[in-house]
Amino acid sequence: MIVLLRDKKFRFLDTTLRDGEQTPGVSLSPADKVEIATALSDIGVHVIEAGSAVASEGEREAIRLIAQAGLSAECCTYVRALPQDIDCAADAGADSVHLVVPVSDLHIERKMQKTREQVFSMAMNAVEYAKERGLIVELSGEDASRADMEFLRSLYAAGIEHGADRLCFCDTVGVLTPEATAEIIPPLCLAPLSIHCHNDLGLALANTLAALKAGASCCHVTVNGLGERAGNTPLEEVVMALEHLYKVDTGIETRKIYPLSTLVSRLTGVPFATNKPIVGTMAFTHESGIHAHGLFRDSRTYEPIAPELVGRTRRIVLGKHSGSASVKAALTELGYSPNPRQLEEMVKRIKALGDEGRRVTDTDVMAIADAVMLLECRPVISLKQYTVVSGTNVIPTASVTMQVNGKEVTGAATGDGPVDAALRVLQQSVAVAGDIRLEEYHVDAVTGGTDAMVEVTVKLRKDGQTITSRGARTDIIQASVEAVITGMNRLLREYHEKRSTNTD
Ligand SMILES: CC(=O)SCCNC(=O)CCNC(=O)[C@H](O)C(C)(C)COP(=O)(O)OP(=O)(O)OC[C@H]1O[C@@H](n2cnc3c(N)ncnc32)[C@H](O)[C@@H]1OP(=O)(O)O
Ligand SMILES: CC(=O)C(=O)O
Repeated sequence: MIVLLRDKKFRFLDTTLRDGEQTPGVSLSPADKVEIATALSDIGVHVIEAGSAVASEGEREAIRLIAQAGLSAECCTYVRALPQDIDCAADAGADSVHLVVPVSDLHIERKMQKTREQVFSMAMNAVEYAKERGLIVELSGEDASRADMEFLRSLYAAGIEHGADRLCFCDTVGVLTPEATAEIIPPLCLAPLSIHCHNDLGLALANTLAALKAGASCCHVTVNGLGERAGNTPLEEVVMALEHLYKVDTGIETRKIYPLSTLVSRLTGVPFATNKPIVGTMAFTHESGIHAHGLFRDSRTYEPIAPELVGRTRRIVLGKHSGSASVKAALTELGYSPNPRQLEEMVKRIKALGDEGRRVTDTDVMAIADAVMLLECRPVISLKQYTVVSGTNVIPTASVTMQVNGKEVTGAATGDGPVDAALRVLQQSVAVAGDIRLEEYHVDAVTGGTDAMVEVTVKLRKDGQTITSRGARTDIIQASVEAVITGMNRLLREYHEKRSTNTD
């Protein structure tokens, strides 16, 4: 397979803005769509399926704006085999249409309540009309994997005669297997052929790769695998599989994958599973001591690809599976230099926290380190209380009382939301001790559900020094406050030894 794929050039049609947006509950504004389309074009996808022009005025506006945005990617829209859909696409200024024709008898007879001949004729009329309207035509068989392959081949052949530029094979309900794909695809490559897979049985990536091997030259993908039901083939997975396993130069700027993925997650409101390949929070996070130890020596031991290749960084977290190598690395990052016996004791205490079912945060590690090393930390800041008010018809407001350098400071601030207000009041209140800037703020839901444990990561800067700090709680405001106060104390703290640090 490596030999067969290596020298090929594949095209990517990204349908995040069409099939991805068909994810129940997802609705993107025209401005959101333009932002995502720009990022998709920047990363190097060849075609952007920007929506279904017939669906709504907002869709047409989005397609108009994307078509006029001067992007290098082609702007495509989904159309049915109907003149009104084609008019909407052409009037919105799309370059091309993904012209979809149901081809299985199930879809033709039960859904369309038509005959094969009627659908065939609708398809040919639609191809001709789309060409008359100046559009590039990708003629697509819907539910192709359950169709009569002779009928599908004759429809494709006639479509090309009527002017279709490209073809597409849709595994609409995700029932292909890689073996079936290998047999079905070669006779259908009568023109450049795209493969459009769904992930109902978790085979979208495997089937897409099998189709590319069998002769398809383009794959339909979505960012984070968004799409109807279980979604479509994820862009990030097929790109990295082609690049890393099959040594294909996809032309996609892989370092932009993670920023694109988080942009799409933020604008669609669909989080991805923490263990999702490539972009999930845990994809480059390690806790097990044996893994962390191996990674410190050579990251290839436990990572198939370097996180930087997809725009990410590696994280080592501490817990009951940690060993001394990872605890020592975390302590060094936090500014501690324990001797071997102190380190051993700290590993024991960290494991004990893990055994209690706790997530070990920076605050926990610092408290353990201070206790074991007999250091008395004079935290510059200690929180006495905070209150946050938020709701409808209320400007989110936070107030705080804390000790800063031994003096009580009380403050209040408003913000764009409760977290923003809380972080603003902390920054204002600590100003007497130093100018600390919040450079980055990131939230991960560590578990699912409304009672999810959230982990907040912040990057803070003071006088050219930057540190990263984390807080983990079920309450997002508490996790944010914890992360910021821990980080501020690390930037401002003064330690002095209670007794000798050498307990040997
Ligand atoms: C597998 C896929 O992802 S297919 C794409 C799915 N995308 C969408 O549905 C886009 C959003 N959809 C919409 O906004 C609306 O459904 C519209 C505007 C397209 C159509 O709305 P309505 O005219 O009210 O029709 P409705 O949605 O109830 O039914 C769909 C109609 O399209 C027909 N149709 C479905 N697919 C096709 C096709 N490829 N070519 C021609 N007609 C089709 C159906 O037979 C049905 O028409 P009928 O009632 O005359 O049999
Ligand atoms: C057209 C399409 O999205 C499908 O058949 O899955």
